[in-house]
Amino acid sequence: MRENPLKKNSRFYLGMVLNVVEGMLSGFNFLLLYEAMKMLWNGTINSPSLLRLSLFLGGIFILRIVIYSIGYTQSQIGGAAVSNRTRLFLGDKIKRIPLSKFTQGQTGQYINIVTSDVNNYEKILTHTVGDIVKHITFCTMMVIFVGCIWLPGGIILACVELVLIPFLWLSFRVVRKYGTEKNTVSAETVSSIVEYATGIQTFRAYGIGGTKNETVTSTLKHFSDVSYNYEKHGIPTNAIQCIFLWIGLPVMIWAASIPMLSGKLDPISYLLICMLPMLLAKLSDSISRGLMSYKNLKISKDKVIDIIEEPEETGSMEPLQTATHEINFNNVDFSYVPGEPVLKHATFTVPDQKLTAIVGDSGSGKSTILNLIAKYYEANGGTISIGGKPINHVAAERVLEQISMVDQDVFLFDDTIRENIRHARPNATDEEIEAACREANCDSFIRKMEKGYDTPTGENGNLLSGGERQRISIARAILKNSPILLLDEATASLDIENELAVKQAIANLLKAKKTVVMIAHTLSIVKNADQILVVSDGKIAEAGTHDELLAKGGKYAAMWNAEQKLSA
Ligand SMILES: Nc1ncnc2c1ncn2[C@@H]1O[C@H](COP(=O)(O)OP(=O)(O)OP(=O)(O)O)[C@@H](O)[C@H]1O
Repeated sequence: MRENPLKKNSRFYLGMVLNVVEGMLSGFNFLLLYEAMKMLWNGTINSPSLLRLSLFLGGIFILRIVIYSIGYTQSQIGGAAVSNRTRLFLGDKIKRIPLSKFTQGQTGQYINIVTSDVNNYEKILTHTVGDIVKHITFCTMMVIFVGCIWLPGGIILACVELVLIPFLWLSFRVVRKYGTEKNTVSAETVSSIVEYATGIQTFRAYGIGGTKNETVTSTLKHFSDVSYNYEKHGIPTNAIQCIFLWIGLPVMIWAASIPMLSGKLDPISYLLICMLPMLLAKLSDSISRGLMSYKNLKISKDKVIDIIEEPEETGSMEPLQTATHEINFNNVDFSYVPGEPVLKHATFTVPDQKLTAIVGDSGSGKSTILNLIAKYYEANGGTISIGGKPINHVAAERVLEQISMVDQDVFLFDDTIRENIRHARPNATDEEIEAACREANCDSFIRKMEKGYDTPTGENGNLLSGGERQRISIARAILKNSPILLLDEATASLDIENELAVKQAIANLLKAKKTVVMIAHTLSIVKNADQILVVSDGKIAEAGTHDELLAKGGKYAAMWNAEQKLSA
């Protein structure tokens, strides 16, 4: 079992101990002030005693500065180390969360947790807890101090402090209800903004930039409403609590006047005792705010814990080594949404080192088949095997090592073209990268760019055209040189020049002997495939070669005839 990344370290605890000491030293200041006032009142004040007191005060001041500096530094370093470890842990954990989670609208939540929630947890460790501990120590010192001078005064102050408890309970209820909602809406707002920012080009292209912007604006408005609601519900409790805390002052003035007037309490003690409820009210308010803020930030901590405890991908990390790379689907069932089956008892074999093309209506389940081979999703039933080995017990990472994927969504990092291609094989030399690019028909356009292979691609490759991005993804596949190739032939959206260049690149990619599964959107490209699978409504309706399927006169033949008519 791995160590809990949220576990606090010794620096944090040392910081807390020093906060307690600093709180106590703040209390000593009052003791010395009290002594000075008493000497003044008794007429026993003189230079040596004043000097002694000043030295004491100076000494305590210096000690406080030293302790504060060490305590502050220790809790900052300790807290930052915990959040740093937590971030690394989450980075590693996200690698092991099933890939399907990232397509279920949870991306915003993950971003929020890894960035702002971890930051909030860091704030708890570096600031909130330390301040609360220091203020509680100081308050306790004051109560004890007053209690030592006049016991009923100490009891009054302690009672005023106890009044905090029911108010805190009420405030915590508000935080639990509205604070949790605020945190959830905040994650949704991040998702909405991420979606808007990443899809802005598409939104504008389809003239829905304004509508989408309204969606973002209304999400932001919802967030501000929830925030306002949260504050609104917290204010009454906070206001009444403040009144109760300040009630200590008149109560003390009146109660302490009785022993003072009867001569049992000297006027100096009376003055100091009457001043302290004001200080205590301010401190108690800070403690209450600190605890509220702690409770608030703890929502973030709970979210971090949720990710830490999220089920991980199961499956062996042993490399998937098989003699052949034949892919077998045996009675495979799959649905993205429970109760809405996408694949129904799909059974077929993709022969080793042969080209299998998948054709079928839009939405029939073609891409889903590729997603299941790549283990982006787990099948709900049946068995998928590679080289005779069922992959349901193999980690997705190990399966993906055997696969190159060229699909419609080409993801490029905000890095140079060279480094983007190198991701396919980190130890590839520059020559190997350039050779792959020549095969993928992208060498010439890359060389025409100002910085050649060192040209940045921009965020998600937005400095390149769709066809250029596709050819770069083909270059990656060529460089990776894995035994299985999953290909989504999507050239229909490209201009003629790019379409020809991508088709030529695909032809080069297919020259190598690999097990290829290719989704084809136009049938002319699959004529020479070793096998064609016709998918219809989540099932394999037909399988065979082009000639066999034409002879059969079924769905494929109908699709072929329709395409021929269109191109005539
Ligand atoms: N992430 C998802 N969540 C929910 N449903 C999905 C998801 N991805 C696809 N689907 C649904 O699953 C069905 C099959 O989708 P799939 O993408 O496999 O079809 P396809 O045959 O590849 O379509 P196309 O040729 O249009 O790309 C469709 O009804 C689609 O709406």
